[in-house]
Amino acid sequence: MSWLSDEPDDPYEEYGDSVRERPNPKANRPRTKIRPEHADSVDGFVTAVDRGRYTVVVRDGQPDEAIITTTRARELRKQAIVAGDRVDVVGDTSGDEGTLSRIVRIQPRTTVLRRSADDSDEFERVIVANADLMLMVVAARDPEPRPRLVHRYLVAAYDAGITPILVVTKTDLADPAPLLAHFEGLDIETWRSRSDDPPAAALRERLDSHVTVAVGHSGVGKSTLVNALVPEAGRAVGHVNAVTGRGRHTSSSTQSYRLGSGWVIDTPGVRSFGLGHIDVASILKAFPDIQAASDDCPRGCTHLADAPDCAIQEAADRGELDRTRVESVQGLLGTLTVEDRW
Ligand SMILES: Nc1nc2c(ncn2[C@@H]2O[C@H](COP(=O)(O)OP(=O)(O)OP(=O)(O)O)[C@@H](O)[C@H]2O)c(=O)[nH]1
Ligand SMILES: [Zn+2]
Repeated sequence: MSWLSDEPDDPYEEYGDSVRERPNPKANRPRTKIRPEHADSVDGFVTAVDRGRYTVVVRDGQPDEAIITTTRARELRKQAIVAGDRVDVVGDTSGDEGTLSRIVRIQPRTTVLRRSADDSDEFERVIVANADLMLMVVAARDPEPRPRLVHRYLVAAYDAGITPILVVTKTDLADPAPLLAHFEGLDIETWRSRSDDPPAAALRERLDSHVTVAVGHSGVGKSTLVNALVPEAGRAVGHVNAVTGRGRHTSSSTQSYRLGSGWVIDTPGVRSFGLGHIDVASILKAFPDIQAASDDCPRGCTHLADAPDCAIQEAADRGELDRTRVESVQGLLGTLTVEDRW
């Protein structure tokens, strides 16, 4: 799990979100414990997490804006607080040295990007909250592109209701066309980038006012791209080993950077992106026409290319669904059943 250096400070933290989703037998009973009201709390945005300390921007954009380090209230100890969370903070939020403040509430999340440690792991970990865009960074070469890893990002994005954007970097080293061919039919917005001429201005405009989570395997040039987008980010740029083409893990913790009126949240290089918590239905949801066709599938149909009597496949055979698109979705679904190692 080296891709995420922010190990939870509480053994239950990483399970907090799955616990929340289990049926709660007490749900309809009145709460016995009254929580403090915290009427004096201020709204904040979590930019980084480090061993039980949360960096929070309060009064965002106002003259008395401050970046403060907070702890969390005891009652939140079983919940994961992640970059992108909007939180209520109490205490001295001036940001002056020696001041203390704590998070007393996590505001409802619009999206939750999750991963599990591997595909057989049902426990999931929240990576980022409230992102509405996912910047999937892949190198045209060096390291060699891994289309299946992109499929996994896509599955996680669709599951979370986050719009994926593909950025192919290092286009000075190789033609990105063969990589892009893997995603034909999925209607994914695609950008090309090279570090000597990155599409920084246009991409900044695209991401402005959004909360964007950037993901990518180590060494693909994600830090280089983030630095081009947000020059003050100062992300450490690593080296790709000439022999293996693998990057060293140089960016080791999740950080958020202001981009216009939005945020870019940079996660460390991904080694694994387990999807054990995702099911077929949540992927199909992202493809309404294909989902509609699946209504006629046999019960328990995997919708893979070799699935008997799959109605999706039959509709594609009749020309009612775009074949390339169906093949791409079959590829996505296949990532749920194939164990991959990176
Ligand atoms: N030729 C070329 N090299 C690039 C490009 N973008 C990044 N690089 C190089 O690729 C190497 C890795 O870049 P990083 O930006 O550190 O990659 P990263 O994805 O952030 O990697 P981690 O920090 O390990 O997660 C560095 O040596 C960069 O100079 C590009 O567009 N073209
Ligand atoms: Zn089917």
